[in-house]
Order: sequence, then C-alpha cells, then structure tokens
Amino acid sequence: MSSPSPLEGVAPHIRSLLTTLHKQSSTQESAITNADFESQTFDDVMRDKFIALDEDKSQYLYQLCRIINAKTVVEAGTSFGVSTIYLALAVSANVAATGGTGRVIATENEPTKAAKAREHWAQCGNVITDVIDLREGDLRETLKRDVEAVDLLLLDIWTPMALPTLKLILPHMRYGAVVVADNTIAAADKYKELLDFMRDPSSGFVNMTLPFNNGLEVSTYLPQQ
Ligand SMILES: C[S@@+](CC[C@H](N)C(=O)[O-])C[C@H]1O[C@@H](n2cnc3c(N)ncnc32)[C@H](O)[C@@H]1O
Repeated sequence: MSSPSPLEGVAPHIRSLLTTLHKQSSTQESAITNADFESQTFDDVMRDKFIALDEDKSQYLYQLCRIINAKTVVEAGTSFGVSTIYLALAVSANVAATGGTGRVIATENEPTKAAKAREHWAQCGNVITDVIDLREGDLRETLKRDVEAVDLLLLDIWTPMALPTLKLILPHMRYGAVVVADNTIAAADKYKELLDFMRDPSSGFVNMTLPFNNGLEVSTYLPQQ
C-alpha cells in the first residue's frame, strides 16, 4: 500500500501544478551532462534549471512545517519556486488552524528564475502569494534585514552558501527551530563546513541524516538555556 500524501486536502490545481513542475525538473536534471560544464560556467548551466527539491522530500518538508506549526520560514534558494509552494501551503494551513500571521522568506539571485517563480505562485492563488516575501539578489545581503523568530530554515542552495546562510539566520532562530539541508549524503564533502559546525556539541544542534535519495539533514536548534 502506498503512503498517503500529507497534501490530501490541498486544492487539486496546486497539486497538479506541483506534479508537472517536479516532472519538468527531473527531466531537465537528468539531461545535464559533464560536457555542459566544460563549455559553460556552473552559473550558465544552472540559469534555466529548476533543480527542485525532490517530491518526497518536499512532501516531508510540508509535513515537518505542520508538525512544528511553522509560521516563519526562510528558504535559501528558491529557483522556480517549487519548494516555496510546499512551505507556503504549510504556513498558510498553520495560520488558518492556529491564528497569527505567516511568512515564507524566499531568496533568489537570478532575476529570470524569480520571475518564473512568481508566475508559478500566481497560478496557485492567494493561499500561496499572500505569505511569500521574495527577496531578489544575493541572500548574503537580502537576509541581513527584517528576519525574526524563524521556525524553519531550508538550505537548498549551492553548498558554499550553506554555512554563511545558517550563520546569518542563527541569531533569529527560536528554540526548537529546524534546519533542513538537501543532499547531505551525496554532497557530504561539499557540506563539510556546515556539517562540522552543526555537529559540534557546542552548536546547540541535534542532528539526523534522513535516508532520502542523496540524504536530507534535519537538525533541531536546542541550545542550552
Ligand atoms: C537548488 S536551487 C533551489 C531549488 C528550490 N528550492 C526548489 O525546490 O524549487 C538553488 C537556487 O539558489 C540560487 N542561489 C544560489 N546562490 C544564491 C545566492 N547567493 N543568493 C540567492 N540565491 C542563490 C540559485 O540561483 C538556484 O536557483
């Protein structure tokens, strides 16, 4: 028997859009070859690519945001806005269930990707667009201001940005906040600085690598009070 989806109650047009976007992302990603990087820079190859968080990881992320009643989420790396839709769905559902206000701070430094993300969110409707605060530009600048009481940080970003992003957001993370980092098994060497930092006993993080494809690090911030 297949696992039920945590998105059961979500509007059909949003679920259908997500299925389409995940398919487009996987098709693009499987067509990338090493030769592409010989003729173009990394940024040029990636400029029109989704590189979306896998569908099962995205559904888990949605569920995790519901579990912790996340209402303020920071997404490092938005691309065409696929994982943002899951985060915004969860934040909106949490606000509807328990009140208050919600916000997903999304970040993207490639203008054409940011524009495409906005198109996808508009197709979903107000439930998504009302809670997204997209910051365009280098997140090392755009996340310097107006960030507070963060419940969850998604690190789905080029690996050299992961630790600098965490260090920017850390002072604004609430006790029990969660950090999710993608591909931490497959890219363990590239994530070394981030993982060394979070796994240091003095960091305040309790860490676990979940066995999704290529790994998904889920760390909870529980510093000594
Ligand atoms: C793996 S993709 C994000 C995928 C997205 N989370 C999803 O599931 O659809 C990483 C994105 O981070 C963006 N990015 C990389 N460095 C950045 C930076 N310094 N500031 C803002 N965005 C950046 C890239 O342009 C790319 O679109």
